Amino acid sequence: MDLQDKRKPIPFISSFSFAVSGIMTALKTERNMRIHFISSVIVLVLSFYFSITKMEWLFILFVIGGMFALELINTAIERVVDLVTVEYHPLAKQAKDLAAGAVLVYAALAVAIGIVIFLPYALHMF
Ligand SMILES: Nc1ncnc2c1ncn2[C@@H]1O[C@H](COP(=O)(O)OP(=O)(O)OP(=O)(O)O)[C@@H](O)[C@H]1O
Repeated sequence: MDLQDKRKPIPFISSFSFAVSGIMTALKTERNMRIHFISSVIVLVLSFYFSITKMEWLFILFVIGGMFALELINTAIERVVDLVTVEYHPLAKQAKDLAAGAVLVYAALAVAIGIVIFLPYALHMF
């Protein structure tokens, strides 16, 4: 693709398929994405099982979507860093560790929200 081609607007359906292809690539190549996927299925099953409220659904969907989006960005940063250098570089380390830190912060938030929502339902069973 030359510079002239890059100036042409990409049809909506093509950019959509590029985005879906990115998600599929991450699911195939990233172990963490598969862990998020399995965790999300478990959380969705629990949400239906406990018949959580509309407000709780909003939090759950927001957390699941956010987790996937953040992991995709983390993966993109890892790819760009690997593209720039395969050699050890302190900035490459910082870039990857910072992106991983962002995922960790959001994952901790997701766990906290999961506990706040599901613990009362679980305790109610006993
Ligand atoms: N080029 C590099 N220079 C310096 N440190 C690096 C470099 N590449 C990776 N690292 C270090 O190794 C760690 C693991 O990098 P790697 O590319 O294997 O990511 P990863 O463990 O596969 O991440 P994830 O599990 O999220 O996919 C990074 O967080 C970083 O600390």
